Amino acid sequence: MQDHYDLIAIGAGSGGLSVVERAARHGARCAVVEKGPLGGTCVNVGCVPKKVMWYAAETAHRLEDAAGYGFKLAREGFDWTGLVTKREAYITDINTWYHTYLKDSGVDLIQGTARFVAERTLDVDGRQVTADHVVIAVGGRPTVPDLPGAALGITSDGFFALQTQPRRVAVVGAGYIAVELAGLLQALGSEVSMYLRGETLLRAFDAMVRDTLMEQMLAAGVNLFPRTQVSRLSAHPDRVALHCDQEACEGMFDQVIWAIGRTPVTAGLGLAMAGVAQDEQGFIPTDAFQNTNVAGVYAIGDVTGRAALTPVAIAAGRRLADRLFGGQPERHLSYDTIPSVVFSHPPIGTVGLTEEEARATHGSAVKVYTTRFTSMYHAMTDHKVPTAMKLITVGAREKVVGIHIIGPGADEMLQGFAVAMRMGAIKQDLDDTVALHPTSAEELVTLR
Ligand SMILES: Cc1cc2nc3c(=O)[nH]c(=O)nc-3n(C[C@H](O)[C@H](O)[C@H](O)COP(=O)(O)OP(=O)(O)OC[C@H]3O[C@@H](n4cnc5c(N)ncnc54)[C@H](O)[C@@H]3O)c2cc1C
Ligand SMILES: NC(=O)c1ccc[n+]([C@@H]2O[C@H](COP(=O)([O-])OP(=O)(O)OC[C@H]3O[C@@H](n4cnc5c(N)ncnc54)[C@H](O)[C@@H]3O)[C@@H](O)[C@H]2O)c1
Repeated sequence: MQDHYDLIAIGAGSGGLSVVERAARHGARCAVVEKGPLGGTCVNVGCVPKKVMWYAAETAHRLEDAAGYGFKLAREGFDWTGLVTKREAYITDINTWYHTYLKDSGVDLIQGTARFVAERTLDVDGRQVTADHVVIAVGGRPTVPDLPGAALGITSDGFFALQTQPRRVAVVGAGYIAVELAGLLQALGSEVSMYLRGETLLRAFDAMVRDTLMEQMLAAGVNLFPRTQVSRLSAHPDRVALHCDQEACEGMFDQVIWAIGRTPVTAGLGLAMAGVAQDEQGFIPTDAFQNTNVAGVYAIGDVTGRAALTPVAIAAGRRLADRLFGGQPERHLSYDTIPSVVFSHPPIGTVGLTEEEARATHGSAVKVYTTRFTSMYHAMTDHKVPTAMKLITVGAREKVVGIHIIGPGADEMLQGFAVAMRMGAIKQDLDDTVALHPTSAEELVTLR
């Protein structure tokens, strides 16, 4: 292996892998440094294992619904340990695949922990490597609060390490991870309590989505404790006690999960040696082209503190490689209009402005279309799950600036609508599109 490269990425997660693969495809000599398994957060302790557990939870719902379709099935015998074993084998296969992928792409994998010793010089466990371009793609780790007994709790990383199903669980937080883990645990039969600092789940989402989700989580049996500040955890035999600012919300749990955000993994990276600036939370600010304040040093993905999503890290990495080696000097990722899905029960798909944001920016030019219905699937089932949709338009042409969906299938429904919105769709374009019947998605092209 050589010691000087055209480009080195630090971190073989979603961002790092995408930038080296694309740069290598453009003919650049690349290496990626990784201290853990290939694939980073998404593959190992994020999207992938989470989605497997979400599918298990959806299967549990299907088993409950089966009677409505004439099947006599008992919902019993869920084998958490067996599922976790299969899930981890699947992840190991992905890790192995990535090794082949790097090899086939002609990218060198340097296993170890990187730290800057100068601007574009890295030390990896005693070996020095240099590059014309260094991309920082080190991601984040779950935040643990500075509270007495906090170490008695686990994070999403600890959740994915659980070999047996916890019976009583407290989830602290109200964001993506809190909602997803609480929802799937409840669906799989655990008894879940959620501790929210504020009034609502998913604070940044459209109110229609937030309210419908809260209502559905309550209906599923999740105990919600809004406006609650957890003060400490204490150990009891085989249990953890959660204490908070009001006696009424205290409880004993098998597991307490901290889901209160993520912290960039920049400690020990030697950023000061390279002169790379960080903000007060440790994130690395970049300009629109992923440049840091140091020439030839870039940052992509979660470490930049913007839209912490796998496809965002991938898109930023690929565009950066196209810019540096693909002869496309203006290519960069626009962080506007990024769609996202929350794998709650039911799932959420959202893109663009919330109604609140649209009204704040565009005032009376905003026109909003909403619908709420129960999908045909639930006509046959005892357990009913609502679907709610909102389309937000602006101006006389009714340009679509926001789409929000919560309900079965929302996760798979949104992608195509996000393409339309990115292309500048107006309400008339949706109206002129022939519906697919009978589906839930057709409601979005028949809104009145
Ligand atoms: C529970 C959970 C569920 C999620 N679900 C989704 C989802 O459904 N959809 C979605 O789009 N996003 C999801 N995300 C977010 C997604 O995982 C991240 O946005 C994505 O992984 C960010 O990629 P990245 O390349 O910036 O960082 P990471 O994937 O975190 O990769 C960083 C890599 O850098 C390595 N590293 C760090 N420091 C060093 C060093 N000094 N030397 C060498 N290597 C180093 C780390 O080991 C890691 O492998 C989820 C996240 C979590 C935690
Ligand atoms: N489906 C997906 O695409 C998906 C899934 C999981 C994670 N992610 C990404 O990962 C990121 C991190 O997820 P996350 O859920 O950890 O963060 P988040 O920013 O979505 O939510 C953090 C939550 O913790 C709360 N909080 C913060 N400090 C707190 C405290 N001291 N006490 C109580 N509550 C506190 C916040 O109010 C917020 O509700 C997300 O922002 C998202 O970009 C995406």
